[in-house]
Amino acid sequence: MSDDGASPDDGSSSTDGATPPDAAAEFVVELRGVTKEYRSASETVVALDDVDFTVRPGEFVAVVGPSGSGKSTMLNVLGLLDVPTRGEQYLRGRDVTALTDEEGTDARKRAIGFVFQDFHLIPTLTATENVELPTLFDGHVAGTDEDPTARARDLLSRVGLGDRLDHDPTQLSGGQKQRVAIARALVNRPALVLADEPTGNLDRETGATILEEFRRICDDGVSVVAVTHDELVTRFADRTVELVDGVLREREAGEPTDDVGFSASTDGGNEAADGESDDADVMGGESDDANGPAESEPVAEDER
Ligand SMILES: Nc1ncnc2c1ncn2[C@@H]1O[C@H](COP(=O)(O)OP(=O)(O)OP(=O)(O)O)[C@@H](O)[C@H]1O
Repeated sequence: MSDDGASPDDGSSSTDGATPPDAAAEFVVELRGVTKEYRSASETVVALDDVDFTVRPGEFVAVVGPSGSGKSTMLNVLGLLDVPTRGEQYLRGRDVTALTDEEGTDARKRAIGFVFQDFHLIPTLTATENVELPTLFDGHVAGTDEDPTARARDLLSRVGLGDRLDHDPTQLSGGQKQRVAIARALVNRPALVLADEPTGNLDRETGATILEEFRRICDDGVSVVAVTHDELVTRFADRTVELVDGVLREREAGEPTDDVGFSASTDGGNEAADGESDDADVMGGESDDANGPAESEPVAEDER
């Protein structure tokens, strides 16, 4: 694992009284018997039902399931944006089940990055400024005294955008915007990247290049959990779990995929190849075909 890819710190040095994290924790995240209910006057919806879930360092896990099965709820719980009704939750060995809002925000900032379907870039900021955004409040990379601008530029170069540092998002293709979003997710050196339909607005080939980027992130020891309707994501993931009515189960290798709400294709974008080739070591490590999709279709040249 390179020094640059990940040096996760989830606030272990904080004196907030929470259980201290174990630096050698077996799991980046762990849900134990997590149930999430949404209660209103007329009904109670069980969005997550006694879910056990673990992710190891450097693992890429796809979460699939029909609409309304609890995928977004699970991502929100994993991202410390929502709290379980019952059960326990650990982040790098630290019990984060009952953090205060402030503690949760701090832990999230230090340990978790987010990637969204529609990129969530600020159109009036350059690519570099967008990547720096999560550091703005503190003025430095979380848990370090590292200069955010230097870190942002380095990350953008690593995802193949070294020649787009000062471009606005409007000057970037969909795939390039998602690369900026990935760089932004990594700026605070997270242990975990949570992705919500990361290929949802991209055509298949561009989506594949983004998934290759996730694989490189994982090669550097960062874990990725991607919620998706896109069957392609499961081909790049180390394993796939499936939610049905809030109940989670592991999908066996080779299991049919046509009953879990997959979209037929991800044809939303209109990416054009610009002829640049993929970097072999974008995230500071060697590209590792052994970790790539065992059965994926040929991936066209990167659209960058
Ligand atoms: N804030 C809320 N209040 C009440 N019910 C909610 C709330 N958020 C989600 N739900 C319900 O919880 C269940 C799970 O929703 P969730 O959004 O997690 O599913 P999903 O698998 O992400 O769906 P989709 O694929 O359509 O985005 C659904 O029945 C939904 O209606």
